Amino acid sequence: MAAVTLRRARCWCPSLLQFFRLPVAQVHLSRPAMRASQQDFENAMNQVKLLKQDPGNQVKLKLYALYKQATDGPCNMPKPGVFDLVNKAKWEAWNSLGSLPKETARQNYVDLVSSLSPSAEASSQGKHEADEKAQKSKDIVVTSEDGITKIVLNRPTKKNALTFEMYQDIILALKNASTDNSAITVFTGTGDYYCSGNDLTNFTSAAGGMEEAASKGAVVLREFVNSFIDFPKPLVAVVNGPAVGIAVTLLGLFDAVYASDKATFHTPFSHLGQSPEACSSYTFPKIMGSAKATEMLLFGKKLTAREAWAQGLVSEVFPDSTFEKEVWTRLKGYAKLPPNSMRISKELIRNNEKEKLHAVNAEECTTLKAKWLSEECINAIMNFVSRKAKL
Ligand SMILES: CCCCC/C=C/CC(=O)SCCNC(=O)CCNC(=O)[C@H](O)C(C)(C)COP(=O)(O)OP(=O)(O)OC[C@H]1O[C@@H](n2cnc3c(N)ncnc32)[C@H](O)[C@@H]1OP(=O)(O)O
Repeated sequence: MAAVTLRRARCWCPSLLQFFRLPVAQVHLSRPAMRASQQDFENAMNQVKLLKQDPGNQVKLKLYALYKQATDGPCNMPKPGVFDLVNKAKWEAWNSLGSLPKETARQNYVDLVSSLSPSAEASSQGKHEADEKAQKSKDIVVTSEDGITKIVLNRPTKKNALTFEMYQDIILALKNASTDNSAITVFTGTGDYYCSGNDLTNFTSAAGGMEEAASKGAVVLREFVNSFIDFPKPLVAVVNGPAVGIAVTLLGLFDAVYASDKATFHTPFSHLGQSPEACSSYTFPKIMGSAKATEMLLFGKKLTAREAWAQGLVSEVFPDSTFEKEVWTRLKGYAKLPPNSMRISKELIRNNEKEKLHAVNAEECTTLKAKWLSEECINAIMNFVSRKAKL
């Protein structure tokens, strides 16, 4: 439990202070924070005082809400009256965070402050470098425009297969997107493929051999999938072409999936001596029923876009010739909807099964770690690498 002592800031960043009269917290935790340390949090609070530019009311509201959630927990104050505009806006921002855990709110606060000014990042230099890396990564391109943060898989010569580095970059990109100014976040791919799944050379090219790659893979995969389970904003997949393996299973954790009619959906886990991941052992039977999920996850049946739509995995299919235009026009419209309302609705839906999803993810990663070291899997990967087999 956190013991919290509050005192009023005396005189810093007048505009922020006047707007919110933000309290400066001296928080003493008796157990370590999950992600951002207490020191990171305190440094971030100090950095807010040093901001040279007013970040605007929306950001200030977000800072206030995250601060209150991180220190006091979920909003339990009575809603201010309709004419008390400032306090009502603050209450609504705090209340919109629902039951977000204190540790997550603290992390989001630190991330948000980090994003506000370069000088604000001195406290978590390592994290700052990592964020910069995510932005600069050539295989993952992140842009933000029209209320949409776009995460593009950009390795077309390898059909956008996911390297270890790309998994890490996506984790960071999602972390940043969760607190940026965008309303929705979208994944898509460059070139003819959406994504050919895990890069099969991840396991063969690891310096420490298969054993080390399997251990590392299980840790990275668990964190990667967790970042999808916990992502707070609407998450949309724009599936521009074929999707394979983890690029398909992850779709069960997206809020909407739009597909070109050229897209296909293929999960050849048995062919590869592997087992399902990204919570698909739970989400797929729930979405399409166990008989259809079995055909995909056990027998590796490849679905066309229309079949995937009929099974409920895809929200809508578009002709390839008009796909990009139609989908982006629609998404720009959605991005103008009130963002807090969308977040709360997502939270209501996701909270019903978040715990279950985390448990399924943990179990799937443990199972996969063992499968990656099995003869079946090693043979399948070697066959692909030595060009003896493709899907
Ligand atoms: C942190 C770890 C988490 C692990 C999570 C586990 C996830 C499980 C999965 O995702 S299982 C799915 C794995 N994916 C595959 O098995 C796909 C393998 N690829 C293929 O079968 C084919 O390449 C293809 C059907 C996707 C496309 O065939 P096509 O003939 O159109 O094109 P090429 O084969 O010539 O591909 C072009 C180059 O891209 C390389 N490549 C494609 N996919 C992958 C991949 N998944 N891993 C590594 N490399 C891939 C391919 O080798 C070609 O490279 P080259 O030009 O250098 O030869």
